[in-house]
Amino acid sequence: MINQGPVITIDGPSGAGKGTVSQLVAEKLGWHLLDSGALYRLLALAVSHHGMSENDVETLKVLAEHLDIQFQQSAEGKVEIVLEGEGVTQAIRTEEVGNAASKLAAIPEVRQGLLLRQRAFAQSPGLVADGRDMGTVVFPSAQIKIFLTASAEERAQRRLLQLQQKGETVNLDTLVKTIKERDERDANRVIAPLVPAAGALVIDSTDLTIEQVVEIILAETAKAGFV
Ligand SMILES: Nc1ncnc2c1ncn2[C@@H]1O[C@H](COP(=O)(O)OP(=O)(O)O)[C@@H](O)[C@H]1O
Ligand SMILES: Nc1ccn([C@@H]2O[C@H](COP(=O)(O)OP(=O)(O)O)[C@@H](O)[C@H]2O)c(=O)n1
Repeated sequence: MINQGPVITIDGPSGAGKGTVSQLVAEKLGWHLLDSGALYRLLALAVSHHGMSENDVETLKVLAEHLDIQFQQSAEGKVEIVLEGEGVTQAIRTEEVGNAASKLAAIPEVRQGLLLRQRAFAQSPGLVADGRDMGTVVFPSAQIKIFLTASAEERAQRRLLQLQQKGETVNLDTLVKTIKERDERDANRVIAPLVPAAGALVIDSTDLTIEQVVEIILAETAKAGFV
């Protein structure tokens, strides 16, 4: 890794606010953004499109390494995600795809297959990397490491609102259950389990606004001398 600039890692469980906060921090700093969860979601969608078996781990690894993905900047400044020529920005955001992604993410060969692709995002002037293992595995030498969390109930409530805004019908109890299941799977898997990286600043956002979380991270960045 040469000349890749500083990296801020933001790890944590589903619904903690990582995606929202990472995007805002990256915008404020003018840095690149890596939504690593999107890569796992894209892989899950491709596996489903191709009718592939989750047991064929070597083929999954090859697919992870070579998956045809593009993050295209639209005229309005939004990012359009294209998988094998098809726009899938919305399609990868369903709970179904998230759960399938979380299952694939427990397979070591899959994680290995995505590793170098993720590291390639670290480019000047800097990177904000959002995920589960950004500070522990993918960017262990990151200058600033954040572990963003919130209670399962608060995260389910946020997810409920988010899905309702997209017109999806969901039930809060089901969401709390699936969020807890996903937490359990992410935290207990053998490879790259979801744990705070050594030295990470833990932020519990249960009672914080999005703006407050962004301010805390920007203050850390300033303290580290990057702005
Ligand atoms: N601190 C917060 N307070 C209230 N809502 C939040 C907060 N952080 C994020 N949200 C909302 O919660 C939802 C889930 O956030 P998201 O960034 O997708 O989480 P993650 O990437 O960790 O899964 C979004 O609708 C977002 O606007
Ligand atoms: N760096 C990462 C990112 C995501 N993942 C997995 O991919 C799934 C989907 O990630 P995501 O960040 O889009 O999920 P949400 O937090 O938005 O629910 C997670 O449940 C994790 O199992 C991972 O294992 N490692």
